[in-house]
Amino acid sequence: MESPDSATTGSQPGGDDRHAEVVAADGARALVVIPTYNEKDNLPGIIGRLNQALPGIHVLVVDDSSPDGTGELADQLAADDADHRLHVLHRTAKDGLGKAYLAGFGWGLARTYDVIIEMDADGSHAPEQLGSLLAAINDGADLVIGSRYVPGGRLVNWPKRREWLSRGANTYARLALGAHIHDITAGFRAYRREVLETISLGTVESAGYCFQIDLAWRTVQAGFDVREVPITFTEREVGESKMDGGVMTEAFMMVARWGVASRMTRLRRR
Ligand SMILES: Nc1nc2c(ncn2[C@@H]2O[C@H](COP(=O)(O)OP(=O)(O)O[C@H]3O[C@H](CO)[C@@H](O)[C@H](O)[C@@H]3O)[C@@H](O)[C@H]2O)c(=O)[nH]1
Repeated sequence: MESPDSATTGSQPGGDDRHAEVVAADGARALVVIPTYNEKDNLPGIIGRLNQALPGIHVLVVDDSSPDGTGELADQLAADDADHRLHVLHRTAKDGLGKAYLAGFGWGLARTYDVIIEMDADGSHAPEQLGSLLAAINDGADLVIGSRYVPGGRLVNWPKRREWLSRGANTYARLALGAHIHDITAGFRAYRREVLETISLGTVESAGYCFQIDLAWRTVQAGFDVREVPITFTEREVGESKMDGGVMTEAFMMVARWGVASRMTRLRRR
């Protein structure tokens, strides 16, 4: 089965049945996109937990030719999946988190999924908490962000240095853009299909983690309903983060650019 049952009537985002259930309780009609680079030791666990938590959900692993064999392992897991709900997209080289997600979104939008989800492979995002993101989608939200920085959100074992970097990046983005999102860099989120069809993915330039800010900002500017639900973010136990200096520089420069552009637009409108 390449895509979910298209006979099921999902809600039409923006339409009259806006509050009708989009995603079934078992996750059917939703696609989780998981970008991977050297996540061989994490992948089977995260797929198993997803299947346990949401037995109807589809998953797309987007692997950038990981040298540790993650891509081949994903192929094996997909071949073993009797329900054909696990899919794999191979890219030829490591090209950043943002580019991997764009490829995954393109794959999902070419099929009939109503909701497309972002999730890390390393266990930082708990599949068991995905239900609360999907509940907010069913409640009418267009983009739901699993947030570490709203009441109820938690960080477990994240190094203090990473926490302050992340909090600093969020404060900087909030001040520069004026977007009222507490965790705009978060990578655990659920998009209604209509959002991704609307926000001009073809013009996205951000390649690294700044991609998260970019897409949330585009979604806010397009007037969609963006909500945050608290999550517990747990530091990976296996493997390494791919965060580096280039990722931070890209985010700093791009957010400054978007902030100036948005202020200019507001001034011109006055
Ligand atoms: N295909 C592909 N996947 C990648 C690449 N870079 C990272 N990934 C994958 O993207 C996920 C997140 O990467 P990590 O390196 O584990 O992220 P982190 O440092 O823990 O960062 C977390 O915090 C960021 C800042 O808040 C978040 O933006 C990010 O999503 C994540 O939650 C992992 O599944 C990792 O394998 C890449 O170039 N290509």
